[in-house]
Amino acid sequence: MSATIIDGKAVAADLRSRLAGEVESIAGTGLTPGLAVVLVGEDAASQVYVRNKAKQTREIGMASFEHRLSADTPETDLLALVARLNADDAVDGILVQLPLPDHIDAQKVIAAIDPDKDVDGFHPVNAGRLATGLPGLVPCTPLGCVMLAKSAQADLSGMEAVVVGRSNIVGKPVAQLLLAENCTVTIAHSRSRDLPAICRRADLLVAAVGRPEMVRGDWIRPGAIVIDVGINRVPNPDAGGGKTRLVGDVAFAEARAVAGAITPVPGGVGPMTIACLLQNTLTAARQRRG
Ligand SMILES: Nc1nc(=O)c2c([nH]1)NC[C@@H]1CN(c3ccc(C(=O)N[C@@H](CCC(=O)O)C(=O)O)cc3)C=[N+]21
Repeated sequence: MSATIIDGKAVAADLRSRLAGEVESIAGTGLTPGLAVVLVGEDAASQVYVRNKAKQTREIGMASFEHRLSADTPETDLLALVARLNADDAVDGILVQLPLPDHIDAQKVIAAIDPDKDVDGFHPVNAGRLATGLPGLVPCTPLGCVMLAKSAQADLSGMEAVVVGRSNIVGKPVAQLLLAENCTVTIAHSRSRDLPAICRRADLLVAAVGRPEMVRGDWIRPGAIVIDVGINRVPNPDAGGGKTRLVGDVAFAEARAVAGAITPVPGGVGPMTIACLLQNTLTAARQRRG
């Protein structure tokens, strides 16, 4: 038996077209949601994401503002830009691309963003809202993970969910969302005793560790839903010439033979992250402007 492949690209395209419709319907009221993306430095992969975000933002009818700062930008300059974006009425969402250069305190920058414009959902106020069940902005990748899981099985209630990874960006918030979906949630990590055995308990397994192909086929419960958050660039000797390929945190071919449904990399969680960012921008625009 081979797992159903959960098509993140298609689910994301679906969400974007729904968002485009909503953006169009509120355009009549004179409101154009706006997303500001700030990139510090020249990291090649980051540039690609920023370009994709800007393109997709415009495609669904929202305004996109890009701010590219050099890698040696002082922290005070970045904080000043955030303050300007906080005060700018055309800006509904602010995303400061992570990671930031070492001389900048990322927590300080995140804390400086107006929580109601924090479309990444990384501000402590939004983390607190999520943990206590208050309405707020929810991190994009976790939101995408839950949507993809629900595209495989609409009702997650009562499921045994195991999240591997405890980051503030993915592991912790995805666990909160799954708890809100009435899953029984375990957060495991690199120090967990007998990680394979913990994973084998999962009806729903979310892998967000950032280690290429760490989760093996025999870690997976037959029929489980597997959501692979990892995006790891690894050497691809087959292609020769120093080429690379993308792999997830799950050994896909092995896992596919055991799971009931699985997200691929690329084409799984990644595209959903961007679509959810656009959704958050629309949410922020609605909430902020009534
Ligand atoms: N403040 C902040 N928020 C972020 O959400 C954020 C960030 N910083 N820093 C960088 C990471 C990375 N990230 C990705 C989004 C989409 C894909 C994506 O769509 N990936 C494609 C493949 C793209 C490729 O070929 O490289 C896919 O998985 O199919 C990947 C990575 C958002 N991030």
